[in-house]
Amino acid sequence: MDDNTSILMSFEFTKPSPLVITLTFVASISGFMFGYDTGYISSALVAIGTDLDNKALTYSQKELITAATSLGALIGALFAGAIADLFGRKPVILFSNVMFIAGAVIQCAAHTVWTMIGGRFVMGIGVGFGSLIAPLYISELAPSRFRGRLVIINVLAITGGQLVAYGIGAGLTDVYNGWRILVGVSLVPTAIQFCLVIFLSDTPRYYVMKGNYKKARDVISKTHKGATSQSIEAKIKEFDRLNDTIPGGNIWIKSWNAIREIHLVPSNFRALILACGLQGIQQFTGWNSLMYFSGTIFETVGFKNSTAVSIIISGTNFLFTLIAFFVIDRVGRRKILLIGLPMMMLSLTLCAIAFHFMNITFEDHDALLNEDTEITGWAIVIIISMIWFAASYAIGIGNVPWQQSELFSQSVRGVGTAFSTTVNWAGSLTISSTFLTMLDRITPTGTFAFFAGVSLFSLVFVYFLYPELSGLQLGECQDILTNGFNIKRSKELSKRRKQEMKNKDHFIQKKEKERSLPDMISRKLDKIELN
Ligand SMILES: O[C@H]1[C@H](O)[C@@H](O)[C@H](O)[C@@H](O)[C@H]1O
Repeated sequence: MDDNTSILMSFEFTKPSPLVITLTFVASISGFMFGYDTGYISSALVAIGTDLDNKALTYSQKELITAATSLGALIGALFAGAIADLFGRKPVILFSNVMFIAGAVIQCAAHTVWTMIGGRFVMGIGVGFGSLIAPLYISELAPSRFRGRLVIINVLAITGGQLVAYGIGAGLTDVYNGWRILVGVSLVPTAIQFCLVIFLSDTPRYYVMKGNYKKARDVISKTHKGATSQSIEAKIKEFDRLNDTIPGGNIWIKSWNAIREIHLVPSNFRALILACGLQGIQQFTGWNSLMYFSGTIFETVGFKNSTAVSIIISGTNFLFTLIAFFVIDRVGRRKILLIGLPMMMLSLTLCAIAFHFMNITFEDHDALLNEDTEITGWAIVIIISMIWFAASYAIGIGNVPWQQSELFSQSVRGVGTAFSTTVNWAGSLTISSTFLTMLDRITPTGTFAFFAGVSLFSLVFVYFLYPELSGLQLGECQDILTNGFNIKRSKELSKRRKQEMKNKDHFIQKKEKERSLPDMISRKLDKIELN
């Protein structure tokens, strides 16, 4: 290890300062909004009744109301990256708040279906901006050793938001205009985030990008408590080295050049394949069909209290994201994916088999019908395999794709994450709007077998292409992709970095013990003297 790497290592070794933790939590409110806004819709659709246009919602209106947010998010995510590079990460968070607030107000006041769809779309733009910016902001601030975990705090906020939305939705089912309250509640976290973000700083990487070194130094010294001035300077130099900014006189030329660069520079293109591939896998393995339609499925297989079962499913998602939080940096991203994906495949296969033995049909291509009147053993198998699916999804593919920022070099990070986040929303939109049709056309067994097949394909993709990036500095992550996917080299480097961290840990603990020993002895001596 050369001197510079060793200085940078010591810099990355610093524990997240209270400021980094605060910034992470504030940014994660975007994750909470993402989860809450995608989560409340399943109960709101039931509770709306005849409140819009004085008529019950038709099946396709329900689909449009659900899909409007994903569509807005897809469009928002597409532009958020370029805007983040031009104007900063902080203004993007503030803009997403404005969209959340506008969208929620329009929905609360809606009396027609199209106003509701409009409100959902505006809110979706906020969700798209928030879903891109929160993980990017956090990963740019985090010391590499804790990057994985700090980014997962945002995913925890997403899954927590979904759980809270299910919970509040269940509580408000019978309340008059309860769905308006359900939407209105989302104004509270948004307003809190807006007020807090105004006072917070942008990321040092962004400041360096804009040539504002003084501000960058200032933020680093606060986010990396205990870092020496030498290591801060080394870090700024490193940011500068990675900061081969995209040429171009205006936003359009710059964005075009960034798009060219991400496709033409091999390491950037590999990063793009990985980031988009993982986001696609996350969506096309079918989790969100459960998020949006679990109530319908559980009702069909015979559970009277389907909302409670849905809460168990999203609770499992939250719980296993929490477990991922503890293991992602230690066990590594690649390993947890290689554990999670085969588990998903097995649970989906079991689900497909169980559906095969149930008498489920489609009535007029519009509603699922179960010819069994009692809850059968197969219904229990379905619920168990869905809980198992939720757990194996949440531990790996539910969160790893959100580590996407680490794959891209600084100059194309905004555009790269915009592409991959857009893939995420395109996948979510496709799955949520085709799931019921799939159940109808290829049967529930065919649908879940299809998702099992996608999981198998995903396993092959991850095994051959996804390197281990835990413990590596952001710059090293991009170096790994320079001349191939370098799985073997990444595993060795990750192992080495973790060992170095461990050694440093032991060294510091030893030093602390040595320092505290004389203190302890003198305290004991004082006591003896006093006695
Ligand atoms: O990481 C999140 C999380 O897994 C959510 O539960 C899911 O609904 C989202 O689509 C995904 O991006």
